[in-house]
Amino acid sequence: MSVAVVGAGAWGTALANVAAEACGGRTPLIGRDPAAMAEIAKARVNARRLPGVALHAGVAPTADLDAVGGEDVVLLVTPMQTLREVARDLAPRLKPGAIVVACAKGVERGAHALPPQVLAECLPGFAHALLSGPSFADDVARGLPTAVTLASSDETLAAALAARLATRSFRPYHTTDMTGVALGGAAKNVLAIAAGAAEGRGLGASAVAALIARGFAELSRLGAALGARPETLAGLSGLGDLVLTATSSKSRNFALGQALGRGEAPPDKLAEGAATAEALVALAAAHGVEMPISAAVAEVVAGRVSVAAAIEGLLARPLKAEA
Ligand SMILES: NC(=O)C1=CN([C@@H]2O[C@H](COP(=O)(O)OP(=O)(O)OC[C@H]3O[C@@H](n4cnc5c(N)ncnc54)[C@H](O)[C@@H]3O)[C@@H](O)[C@H]2O)C=CC1
Ligand SMILES: O=C(CO)COP(=O)(O)O
Repeated sequence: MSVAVVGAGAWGTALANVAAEACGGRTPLIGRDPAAMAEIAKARVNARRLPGVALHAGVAPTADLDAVGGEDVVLLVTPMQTLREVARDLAPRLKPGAIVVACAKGVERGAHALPPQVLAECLPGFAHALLSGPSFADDVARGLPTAVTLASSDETLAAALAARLATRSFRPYHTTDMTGVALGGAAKNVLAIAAGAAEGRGLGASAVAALIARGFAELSRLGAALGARPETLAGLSGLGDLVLTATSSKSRNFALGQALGRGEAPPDKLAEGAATAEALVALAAAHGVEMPISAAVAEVVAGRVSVAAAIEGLLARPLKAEA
């Protein structure tokens, strides 16, 4: 199974290293900017996105999207809001029978679509999978132990992909629950912004724990409405990634929340939860599900409500049974 990676950010670069190690062959790492990709090819390091980590000898940086043409598996690792455009660009270039694995975490603005829906709409006729779970690019690239979830509606394919991409330190579990995996990855980024804001505002570790637990409750309600399995949501790509992202300032989403909580300027880094919050709440509303923490994040990120007012609003909600 040969692998190409589209998207030469932190996660794409880390996954290209994993694929090159796991599969042993040449792994094209495809970015948009020819000058940046030439620089990465020359330096054998992605100094801007994943500094300090040498590229595996099998990784071949390029800006030529046609490089996907000969590969069996293509990992799509660009931000969620670009997934549709990138998938469309890929469609005529993929080889027949290619397997496309979405690695972005989020809900698409406008369509309120999760990654499996975008793949289904843009790449019919190809096999689809998702890769998600608690995994900082930097940890994976440094060979620290990591476990993720690989989802495909075709269980044989999910198991085969998981086995093919595994290394001694990168451990993919497999499932057929694509909706659960996609939802967990999308929602945890939004909830991590809330946790970061509480931390940044000095509300204490108890408040962060409450946000994680109540955030998981609202994620589970939406999961039930969408037909996700509870065990997926309680697994690596749901609770596992929520715990990682909502407790570490290494997370860009948590760091954005911290900055908002402290009243500082947001860091100039991708924080998928900021783009996803409103779309997630709209997706939930379309299924009759209320997500108060995510809705508060959407309001704060859009600048419509202050962090203080959002917290006050959450604390003023009526007391109710825990569910
Ligand atoms: N960094 C991490 O630790 C992890 C990230 N992810 C997910 O992976 C996705 C990508 O994240 P990162 O690589 O960390 O972000 P990043 O900000 O490091 O890199 C994003 C890359 O996408 C490229 N890009 C942007 N728009 C594009 C377009 N239209 N076409 C092609 N390329 C485009 C950018 O040039 C950049 O190289 C996100 O959805 C993120 O949630 C998932 C797990 C871990
Ligand atoms: O998804 C991630 C870890 O699993 C990375 O989180 P951030 O995008 O918040 O840095």
